[in-house]
Amino acid sequence: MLHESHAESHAELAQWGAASVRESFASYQAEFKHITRRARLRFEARDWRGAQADALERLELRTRAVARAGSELRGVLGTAAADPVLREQMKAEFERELADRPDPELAKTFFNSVTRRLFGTVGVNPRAEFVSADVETSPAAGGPPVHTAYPLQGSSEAVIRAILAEHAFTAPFRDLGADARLAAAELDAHLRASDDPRPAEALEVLKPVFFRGKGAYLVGRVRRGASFAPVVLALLHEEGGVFLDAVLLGAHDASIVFSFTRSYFHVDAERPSEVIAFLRTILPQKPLSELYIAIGHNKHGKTVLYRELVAHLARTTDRFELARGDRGMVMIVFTLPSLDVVFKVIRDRFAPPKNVTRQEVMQKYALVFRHDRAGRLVDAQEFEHLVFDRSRFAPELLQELLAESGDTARVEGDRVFIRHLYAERRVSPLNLFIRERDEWTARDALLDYGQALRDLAATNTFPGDLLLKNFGVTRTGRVIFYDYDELCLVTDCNFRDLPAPRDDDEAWSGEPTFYVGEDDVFPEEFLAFLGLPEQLRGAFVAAHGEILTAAFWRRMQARHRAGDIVDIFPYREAQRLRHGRGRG
Ligand SMILES: Nc1ncnc2c1ncn2[C@@H]1O[C@H](COP(=O)(O)OP(=O)(O)OP(=O)(O)O)[C@@H](O)[C@H]1O
Repeated sequence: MLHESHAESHAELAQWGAASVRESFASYQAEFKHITRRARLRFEARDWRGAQADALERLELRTRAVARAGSELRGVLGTAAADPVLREQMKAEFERELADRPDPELAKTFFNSVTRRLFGTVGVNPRAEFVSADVETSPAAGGPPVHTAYPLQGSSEAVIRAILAEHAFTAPFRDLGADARLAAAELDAHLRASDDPRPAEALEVLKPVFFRGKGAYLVGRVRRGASFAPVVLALLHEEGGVFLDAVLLGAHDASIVFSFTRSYFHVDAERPSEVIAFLRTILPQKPLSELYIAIGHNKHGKTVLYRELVAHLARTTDRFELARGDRGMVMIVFTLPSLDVVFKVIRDRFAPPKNVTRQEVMQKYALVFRHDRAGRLVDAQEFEHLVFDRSRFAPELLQELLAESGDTARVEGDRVFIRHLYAERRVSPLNLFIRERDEWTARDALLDYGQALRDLAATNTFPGDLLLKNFGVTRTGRVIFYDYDELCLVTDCNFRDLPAPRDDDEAWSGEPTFYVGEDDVFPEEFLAFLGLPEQLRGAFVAAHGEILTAAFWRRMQARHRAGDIVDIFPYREAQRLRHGRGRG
């Protein structure tokens, strides 16, 4: 009897607990949407500072919401939180009431975040939290479609004009007719050049607009039978009105728009899973995790990444091993050869000259998370309490993990527990890339490395350590940065000219005879220190010589201090419809 009433009270507690998390999630989602919706107003008002503040506010929302939800749930459950049966009941209760939500997959991830923290879950407990089998892969049906189809019968110009008009803003278009004409010319040329003999039947465009920084993007596809190709219309708003800046066609260009090195879009979507399903048709090579992350559901994206990893491990047999390239002094970096993700575990101790602490390293990763990544900084997902099979680790990697990161990694029986790691996309380390590729490919990469430094400077980021080993080359051939422990704001550095040698100086001994402060940076020394291959040095200096002067960096500081917001767009100058005519 006693036993039964215990079960009953548990059932009731489970209901209350589930209801508490459900309400917390609903209010989190409402806030998320509220901020997301403001992106349109910011674009219309050209309020870029406001847009930046919104992006930050939205990024910070989650941690607070999960903490609040956790303390409320703790209040509801009290000491019963320790009971595993209650946890299982609560999961079932939570799931039961999800049917009427347009975003059940996000709700389940939220539930996991809150309960994992509260229960201190290590590894995964499928009875008390949602796992991949609980998550539907196709969006819930019902409601009007998330995109509009425009048949490509008459002229493409009329179609593009209709698309732009239908997505109009409260701010006027500067010259909608000219935009449509220029865009149609690009589209028609692209369609004519296609190998596909079937006629293009329609342009299908997502109803929600994708906002990021100073840009607004209409995301669509050309439909030919059952096959799709991406079409992205990039809009800007400058003085004089809104205009179409570029039409991005094909998988390569669209992929750069959705890159894992960009900040997250603000997309007002009722059912995120429908937007994701659409994106998958035009970016089939992008993992589902990255797509969720790209539209700002980064915690759900991270959960999906974990599931992708588990599924991948289940169908492969290769082992985790040290990543190619120079060893990090701060991180142990490992990868699975068959999966293009790297995992970074912080070492227990850093050899000199590194004088940062573990906490400072983590703060740098947190800074990158909040900062504009400008298409040049890899997005990293932070994981806690992972468990893997010991047999999947190469012995030398496991040995190094235990010897050098024993505070984070431990072995129990046939399992490896990792308390904390960052996961990020694997790219080709630039030092290896330049050494291994032909001279022209290497030269292009080196020039893009210079451009990466400029893009980072324009967005107030100084990488700290400019060595090529800290940069990588993506699938689309772009150079990006991944080593954050010395990264800082341009405005926090002191860029100095090298003092002219004094007459009484002894012959240069390698040590400066003038005072060097902790934040001092001498750009004139970069070249000597970078060790660029001899045959490429001239090309680099010709294209990017100004980066090697303190004056360049001080100019950047002045712009940032004046409040200039620079947006690095995900396409080249030559791709702009009116390129060569300057912006605005
Ligand atoms: N995203 C990535 N893709 C491929 N390889 C990577 C990636 N991130 C890191 N690596 C490899 O791991 C090495 C160490 O990584 P990272 O530079 O992040 O560590 P670190 O300990 O901070 O390095 P440092 O000692 O320069 O501060 C890199 O030089 C590179 O070879």
